[in-house]
Amino acid sequence: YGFATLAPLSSIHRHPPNHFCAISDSDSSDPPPPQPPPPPPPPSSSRKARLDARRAAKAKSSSSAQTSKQTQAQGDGKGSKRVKKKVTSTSRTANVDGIFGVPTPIIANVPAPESEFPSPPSPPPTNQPKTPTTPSLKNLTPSELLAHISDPIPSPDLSYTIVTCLNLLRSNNALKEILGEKLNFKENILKDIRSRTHQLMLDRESIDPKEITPISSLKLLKSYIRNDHIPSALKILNVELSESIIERSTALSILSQKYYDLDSYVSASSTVKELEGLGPKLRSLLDENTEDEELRERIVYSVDWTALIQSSGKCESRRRSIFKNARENGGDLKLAIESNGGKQNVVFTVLRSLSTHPSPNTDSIYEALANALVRRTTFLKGSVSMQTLPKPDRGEVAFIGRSNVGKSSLVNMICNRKALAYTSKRPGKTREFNFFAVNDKEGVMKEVRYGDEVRGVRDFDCFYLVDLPGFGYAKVSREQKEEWSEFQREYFEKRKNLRVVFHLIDSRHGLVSEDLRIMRECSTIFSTKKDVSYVIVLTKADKNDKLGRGKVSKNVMENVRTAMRENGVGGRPIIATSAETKMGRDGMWGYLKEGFK
Ligand SMILES: Nc1nc2c(ncn2[C@@H]2O[C@H](COP(=O)(O)OP(=O)(O)OP(=O)(O)O)[C@@H](O)[C@H]2O)c(=O)[nH]1
Ligand SMILES: [Mg+2]
Repeated sequence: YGFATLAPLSSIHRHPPNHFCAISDSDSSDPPPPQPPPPPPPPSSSRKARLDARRAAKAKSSSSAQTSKQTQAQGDGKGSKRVKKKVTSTSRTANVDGIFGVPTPIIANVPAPESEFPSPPSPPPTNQPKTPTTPSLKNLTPSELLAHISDPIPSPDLSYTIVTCLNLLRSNNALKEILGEKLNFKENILKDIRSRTHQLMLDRESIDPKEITPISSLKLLKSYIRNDHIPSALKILNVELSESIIERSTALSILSQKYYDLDSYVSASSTVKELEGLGPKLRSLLDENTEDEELRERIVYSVDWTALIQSSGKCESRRRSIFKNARENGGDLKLAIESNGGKQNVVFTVLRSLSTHPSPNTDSIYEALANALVRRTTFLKGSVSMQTLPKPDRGEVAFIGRSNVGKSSLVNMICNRKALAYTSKRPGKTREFNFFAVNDKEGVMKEVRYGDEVRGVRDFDCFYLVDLPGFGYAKVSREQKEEWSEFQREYFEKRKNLRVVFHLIDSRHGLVSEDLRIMRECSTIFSTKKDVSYVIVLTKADKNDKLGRGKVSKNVMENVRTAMRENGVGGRPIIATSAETKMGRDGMWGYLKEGFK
């Protein structure tokens, strides 16, 4: 997929969602937690009063966004200060009321069917008399209410009607509360809705599947999942959505999210793996339909990756706290690990799937990934010889390349940090093998000091990122260059825990002679070290914008591919990246995860 990365979906970056996205967006996240209706605005028509009311409502909605903390950077033991940064992430609210269980109270007018299209913006206030609107549910008698849900919109395959009924059932508490007093609300109305829903579900089974569109199947499936009616959702997935890859991808992603929310690791992992299998098919569909803009958007936005990554990330943190409890309270850690999905970070399953899919590559996906995968990053030490390397007690990922090619910037990009590794316009900034510890255990950072050996700090998904000094920098003495070059060769040959080597090449210029030397060296050394992935990374792709966003020129590509073939690394992957636009981050993470082995 390195090549696929070379042709990013630049034209669809941050597109406003079309109506398909609207379905996906609105439904893949659960409804917001119940809020009491906002107090009516004061009877003032002044502009200030309206503004204040609007501001208050906005502040209220933004306060529900959960803030998660990014980890801190640490000093390098020489007194230097590193930047602290907070990263915020929004979180979904798990909603686990069953269809026939205790529902979450929602709002009074839930029974109105969910619109397929985003609602138009409300018109500016005018002094004209208001046109009469549909009576709110409050004003309906129970029998009118039942009639209202019988078939409120034309829905020949009954999907939308069932969705409406399910929504009603979810909100039964609210209905009881709101309608009860005013309308002499009777318990049996809910019983009627329940039995009507059952009947509709049975009736729907006898409808010819050809009459049912994938979109309405998906709509109903989402509703079933939201209402914890997983067997019915699976039936739709397997019977009605077996052929349509786009809707099946959406369905699988929503189902996986649900499984992660419920901590069903095994089921989540199998649905996400199936999703991974659909990725190449979606890519081919995309390639075959380059002109059809609407279809392209449907494909690219078929999965809400941010939500899926966040669900898997939360599931991973819950797993971790189980392990932590077992470890600290003398429980059976091995058993806890085995019965809770194993050692592998569950977010990686999602990452693998993401790497095969044509995704919109937005900042929110990247931020969710970095938040879920990088809990902490610490600058550990700078080494100048084999003797001063940290203990090889975890996997290691190295960044090599010409001076100023962007190594330190990429280290920062994949950790979602601005100044973890120091960067500079002037070549020759990095002068040592700088080790960054990713995901060391909490609290350990305070203890780690320059050169310290801290025992027992490893976590299952910890690893080292190593930012190497760049080669080809003219101002370094010949002796120093030879020393680095010798150290680098020895490091590649002898470092037991080395798992990935990213060889960075400037995408504007292609290879320089030093690159060829390193490539040959890597080819010789890594041909016998099968557990090391050697990956070519074409950096600064944003600087080729005149070719098209994120593109690399044919000449450079040809030059790189020929050199790779001639130097025995022809089959190795190529990823185009930009630390500026964050392009290629999922591709890089696809290999970074090797560092965890
Ligand atoms: N436009 C753009 N600039 C970049 C990108 N990556 C790095 N740079 C800039 O290139 C310069 C060098 O980046 P560094 O990350 O310090 O390069 P390095 O390979 O670590 O350099 P040495 O430490 O000297 O070997 C800095 O000014 C960065 O801001 C990129 O993807 N796009
Ligand atoms: Mg550097």
